Amino acid sequence: MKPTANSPAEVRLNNVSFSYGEAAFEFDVTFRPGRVTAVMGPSGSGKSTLLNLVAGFEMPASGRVLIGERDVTVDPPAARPVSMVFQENNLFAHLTVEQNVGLGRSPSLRLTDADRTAVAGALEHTGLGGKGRRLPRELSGGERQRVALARVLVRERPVLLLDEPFASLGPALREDMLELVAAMQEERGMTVLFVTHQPEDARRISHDMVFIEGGRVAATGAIGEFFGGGGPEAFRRYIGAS
Ligand SMILES: Nc1ncnc2c1ncn2[C@@H]1O[C@H](COP(=O)(O)OP(=O)(O)OP(=O)(O)O)[C@@H](O)[C@H]1O
Repeated sequence: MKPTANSPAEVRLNNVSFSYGEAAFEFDVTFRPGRVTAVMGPSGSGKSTLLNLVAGFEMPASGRVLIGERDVTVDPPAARPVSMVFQENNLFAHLTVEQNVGLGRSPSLRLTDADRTAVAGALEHTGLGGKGRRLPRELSGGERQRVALARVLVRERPVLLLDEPFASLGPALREDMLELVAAMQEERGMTVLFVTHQPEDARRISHDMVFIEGGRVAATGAIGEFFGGGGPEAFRRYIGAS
């Protein structure tokens, strides 16, 4: 599979402030290019909000969002060099697997021969060969997430946002999916922001950690520092280690 045309891109939230009514967020953080960063923190701390600000589903009240050299602060989601996979509802129920993946190339599904070849390749790559004509309801939960990852492959964007994508899968399946993400990331050099509540998942594929608490980044560092017993107190409390 050919590498993405995009080189690894840094993701930066520069003094970003945002609020949902009473809930206020202040993010000033850099995600290193071509690395997987686990984004962890208590429920309601702002992890999904951070991803939504990067994806463009929410706009900062002040501050800037930068991806690579580009200031994307006011760009709509479709114009950002980003793919996103959620816990569920990543697929259109009335479209086949092939069409769902094809949307990564063309929102109107006007696909060239090259696009169709890319879709077929991505389906093979994600273990979905032969299932292209099925509808999402004819797949298992794990297969549906594979379809979402196949779409990421054909989109070829340098940044991948994962918001608890495997939370509803069993441990063995989760392990398979993590392996797939790690392989994709290595192959494409994507910058991955990985929201998870599972310490072992974070540890399995992440290089760095951004720990969020109360709408702010409470700590950052290499993943080993967090799990080596020397992590910040708030993080140890969160994972129940102290
Ligand atoms: N669309 C919204 N409208 C109003 N408030 C919201 C909205 N989305 C999130 N919030 C609030 O913002 C805060 C942060 O939510 P967010 O989803 O970012 O947390 P999270 O860290 O991802 O949590 P979890 O681990 O439970 O998914 C919460 O208090 C939440 O209730």
